[in-house]
Amino acid sequence: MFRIAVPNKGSLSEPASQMLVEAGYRQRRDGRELVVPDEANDVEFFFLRPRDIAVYVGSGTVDVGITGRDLLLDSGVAAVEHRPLGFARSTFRFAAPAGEVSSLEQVNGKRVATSYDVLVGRYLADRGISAEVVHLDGAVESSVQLGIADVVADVVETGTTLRAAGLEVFGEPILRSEAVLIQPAGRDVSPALAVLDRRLQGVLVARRYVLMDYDVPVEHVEQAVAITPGLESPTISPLHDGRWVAVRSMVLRADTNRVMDELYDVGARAIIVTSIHASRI
Ligand SMILES: Nc1ncnc2c1ncn2[C@@H]1O[C@H](COP(=O)(O)OP(=O)(O)OP(=O)(O)O)[C@@H](O)[C@H]1O
Ligand SMILES: O=P(O)(O)OC[C@H]1O[C@H](OP(=O)(O)OP(=O)(O)O)[C@H](O)[C@@H]1O
Ligand SMILES: [Mg+2]
Repeated sequence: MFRIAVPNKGSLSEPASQMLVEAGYRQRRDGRELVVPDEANDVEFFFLRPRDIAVYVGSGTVDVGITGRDLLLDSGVAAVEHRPLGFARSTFRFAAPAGEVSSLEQVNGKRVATSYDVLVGRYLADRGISAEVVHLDGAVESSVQLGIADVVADVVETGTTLRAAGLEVFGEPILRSEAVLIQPAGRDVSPALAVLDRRLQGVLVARRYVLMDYDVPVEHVEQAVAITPGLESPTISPLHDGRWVAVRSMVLRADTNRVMDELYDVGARAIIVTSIHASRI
């Protein structure tokens, strides 16, 4: 059976399982289940620590996994990103007490606390910066105040945790991360992975797009279609009143109201928006 590793804890866990449920898979009912067979779909889910998922996938004992790009890169194993999944977005950044450090060069000779030693060590080495990397398991932001580091390198989403610790980011982001689907390096895309991937893509599209239906006078259809070009090409159906046509098109969810206003302005009426429950593109 095709083996899929899913994060069992942390920021990635719930959205990953949610996405798999939307893609039609069985997920665990209680947080202590370690393995969930999904016979109907011929797959088996292994709930593992997000940091370990790259290790399992890299060794080839599980076929694919969901983890963070930052965790994949930090693992240094022979696994590769197959597809970004659009959740658990974060940046990975250096930070120091407000006003104390403003450029990467100033990290030279300092102590850098992080949970991502490989990632940070490589980043510094590639830029010719020599610093002592101090490994911590988490709550890295407290390390400066507690005197074991001068600088931190950590995951930043809203920046709330950094601010609470009196720290400020400096330098370019080391990395932009999000949840990713990974597979062993050098392995072909199996038919089973292709199915999983299409299903996950289907969820992403259903989340990103809505269906928009509207009626528009024939003489304005070209203007309207230019506003809603759709993914391939919108569907146009004749109406009983031959002076009008009905148009159906996919529109980015985030653009919904702007697009409706623009359509109204070119003469479209009866504009209706529907959520997409599932899709296969
Ligand atoms: N606040 C956050 N927003 C978005 N992504 C985050 C956030 N915190 C961690 N991540 C992402 O989650 C993954 C880290 O997994 P990890 O197991 O450390 O989860 P966690 O959310 O930090 O949970 P915990 O530290 O409680 O185990 C990384 O890919 C990281 O980028
Ligand atoms: O920018 P923010 O929105 O504040 O989010 C970033 C924080 O979230 C994560 O911490 P987590 O709660 O996982 O604790 P940890 O440091 O123990 O992993 C991450 O390690 C940062 O500390
Ligand atoms: Mg954490």
